[in-house]
Amino acid sequence: MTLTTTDWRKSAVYQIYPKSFYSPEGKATGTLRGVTEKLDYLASLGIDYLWLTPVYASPQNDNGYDVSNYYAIDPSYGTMQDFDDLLAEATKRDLAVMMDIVVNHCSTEHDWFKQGRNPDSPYHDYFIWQDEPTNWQSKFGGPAWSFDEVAGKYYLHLFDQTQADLNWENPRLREDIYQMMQFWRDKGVRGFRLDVINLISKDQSFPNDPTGDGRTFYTDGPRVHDYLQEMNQRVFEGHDLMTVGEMSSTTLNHCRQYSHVSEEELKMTFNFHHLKVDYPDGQKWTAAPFDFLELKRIMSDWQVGMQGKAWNAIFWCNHDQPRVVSRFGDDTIYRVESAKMLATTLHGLQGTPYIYQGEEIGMTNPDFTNLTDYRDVETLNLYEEKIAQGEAPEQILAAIRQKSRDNARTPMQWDTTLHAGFSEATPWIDVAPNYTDINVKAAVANPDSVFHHYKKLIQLRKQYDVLTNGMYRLLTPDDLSIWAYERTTEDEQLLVLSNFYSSETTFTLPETMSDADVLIQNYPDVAQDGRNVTLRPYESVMFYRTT
Ligand SMILES: O=P(O)(O)OC[C@H]1O[C@H](O[C@H]2O[C@H](CO)[C@@H](O)[C@H](O)[C@H]2O)[C@H](O)[C@@H](O)[C@@H]1O
Repeated sequence: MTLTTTDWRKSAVYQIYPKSFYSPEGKATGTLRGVTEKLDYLASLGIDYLWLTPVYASPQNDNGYDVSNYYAIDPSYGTMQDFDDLLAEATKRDLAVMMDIVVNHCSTEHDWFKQGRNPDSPYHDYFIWQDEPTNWQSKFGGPAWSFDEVAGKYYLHLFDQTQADLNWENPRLREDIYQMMQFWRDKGVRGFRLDVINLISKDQSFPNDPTGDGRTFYTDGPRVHDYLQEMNQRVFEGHDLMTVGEMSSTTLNHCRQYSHVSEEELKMTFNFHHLKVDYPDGQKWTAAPFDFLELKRIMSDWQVGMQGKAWNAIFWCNHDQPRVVSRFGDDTIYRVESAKMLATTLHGLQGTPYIYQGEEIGMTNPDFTNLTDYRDVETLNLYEEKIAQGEAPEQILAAIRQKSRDNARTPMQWDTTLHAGFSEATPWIDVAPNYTDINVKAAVANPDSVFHHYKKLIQLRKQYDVLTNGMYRLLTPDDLSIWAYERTTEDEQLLVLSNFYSSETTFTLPETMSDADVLIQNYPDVAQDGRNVTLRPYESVMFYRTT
């Protein structure tokens, strides 16, 4: 039996980056068969949905976020039969599969673009052309417009120049996209993650941006809600589908509408504001510690701002972000404690938790030392751009080591064998050297591991209604090391206490919680004296009582 629509708010999603997951065939990149072979492991974690990052045919300039055929599986991942087998095997284990839908742009290798370069082709209007470029900047560096010799015009690409933005103003394009989504839905896919979907509607006057990189003219743009409502009616309505939009540089107000409880657009949204607390002055490519007070403030604002109105996708990690234990925890002596603390803090919040492959065993950044270790188009473009601007290579590398998307893309660490059990072949990107200590085999065998902590958190969400419905309140906005919050319903009360640092600190429990039960903790006991709790390095405790 698969989950019913009434259950989705209690579910957990696991994100798979197939290229780095597993290759039983001994290839340099992971495959769909690799995912199928690991389904029992995923089911044992207790998750409900598997989100696969793009596996469609693609030249792989942006690891599949540059789709050249939405109806075909990229041969590096296998065949459509492999995909169908994965769906069938997942369903047997009560796991639903979510596809990544990348329709802000497509590859310049897509037939639409190849034909659309000809101004007389009906596909010309599937893209965004200008005789003169604006000053908008690509999110991967350099100008957002490139000249096409055949068309004799500039086309827009908010990402790499091989990722041409699609023209959503064109109803024929929209119809083609909805049909493609219906194809996957009718195959048995149970959800969609929509890549940078809040960028699809551009200000049609295409103005220059006097103060920025152009994003104000295409982020949460003029017709984006109309398009999502149309998509909902054409693809989602009447079907049991999980839908989540990736919202780049968005606002709370827009997300309240995208994922409003009336479900006219999507079920939930990802936003990234909490993952920019280590971008000093908004600059991603500067190595810097994170701002803890900002982290609490931003996540709390989104908890309070969405509750009762809309729904958050909650997450620390994905394929674009550094590993959270290296980022907001301690990936050396307190790796296990801090990985569990971060998990408890996140899983106590309202929303749907997303777990990115390897997070559940506390995988860390690999700490690569050379530029040649990196593969990501954003990282490599950035390096060239900064060098051209005269920045010192060591300084750029320090930022890359902390921030590169490749931190999340090293192969999944399955066991202590060659290449961490990922494949017999040399992987497309190096394995993190700590795989002999940090791997699935060891984590599953140890009842105190990060893996078993995640498993318990996933179970608690299904068991305690307060985790789904409880109202959120931040108790320690100004505390420099503790994030304490409560969640309450009419008859339940939950208190989550987390120490984000390695120094001991104390917290005085509210009177009502002094004899509360402990649902989950990351030390063998709770150091409690009356209402005073001593929180050891990276300690986290979840208290619970009925009222
Ligand atoms: O940081 P934001 O402006 O809030 O944007 C969020 C993420 O957007 C982009 O990610 C997604 O689209 C890319 C192009 O398809 C793709 O390369 C990426 O893998 C997708 O997840 C951006 O690339 C990310 O860095 C941002 O975090």
